[in-house]
Amino acid sequence: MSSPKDAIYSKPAEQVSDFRFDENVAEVFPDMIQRSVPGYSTIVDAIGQMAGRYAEADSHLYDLGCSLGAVSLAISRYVQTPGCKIIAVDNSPAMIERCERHLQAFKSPVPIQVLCEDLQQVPISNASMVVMNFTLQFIQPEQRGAILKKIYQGLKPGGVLILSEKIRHPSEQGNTLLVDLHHEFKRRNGYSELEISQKRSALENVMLTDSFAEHEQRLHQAGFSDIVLWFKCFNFASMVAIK
Ligand SMILES: C[S@@+](CC[C@H](N)C(=O)[O-])C[C@H]1O[C@@H](n2cnc3c(N)ncnc32)[C@H](O)[C@@H]1O
Ligand SMILES: O=C(O)C(=O)C[C@]1(C(=O)O)C=C[C@@H](O)C=C1
Repeated sequence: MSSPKDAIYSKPAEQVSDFRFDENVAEVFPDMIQRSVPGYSTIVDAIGQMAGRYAEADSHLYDLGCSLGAVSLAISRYVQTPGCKIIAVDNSPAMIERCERHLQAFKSPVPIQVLCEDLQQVPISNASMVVMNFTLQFIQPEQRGAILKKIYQGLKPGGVLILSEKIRHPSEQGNTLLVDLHHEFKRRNGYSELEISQKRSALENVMLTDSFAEHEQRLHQAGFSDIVLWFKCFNFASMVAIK
């Protein structure tokens, strides 16, 4: 997916407002996420590969917080199991409108149902895989446990949740190292100091990160038996939680 360049935070703002997945963000989103999340393409492609491995016949695969549908498309590239259906959910109308256009253009061999809804309202059933690729971090911390429990209950035995998140390292010095490495990654991708600091302020109240240990504990509490950290670069991680 090519997209216009993200310049949302390039001009000084008197007051930086909270980050929202609105029209402006949706318009530049492929460029923004590619230049902001280390390993994004690798993660998305590997999720597709894992879908090929875990998809069971006649089951559902969920892409919760699908944005423009990158994960759904990766899944559709790898799944050849008969009777599978992908259910892609996002509560941002700007994202969903573009997601539907993208998916129509790519003509997925696996049926994809696109829902503009709060993922907390969407029932999860008969699932062999559920993906939350950088989505849980935007949900209020006190609501995260209930979402994971609902996902666990909707998964088939042996089914998996793939959870990718920006994470916080528990010690201050360690966290500062990871944040600095991430900011250098952004600089090398063409973001200015102003863009980096304004985006950081915009995310401050809306993206509340947990440590890996907190994720692991919450996933165990939801019922998952095995949590595999399969990707980590700086303060970005992706886990597979197996039922
Ligand atoms: C960082 S983006 C996800 C990126 C996407 N999964 C990908 O791999 O390209 C987070 C998405 O989660 C969506 N989101 C946040 N809270 C949500 C909720 N409660 N229900 C549904 N979608 C939500 C946002 O609208 C946004 O599109
Ligand atoms: O931490 C940052 O600076 C980010 O830009 C991260 C992040 C994310 O992890 O989702 C935040 C918002 C955008 O959706 C793209 C990337």
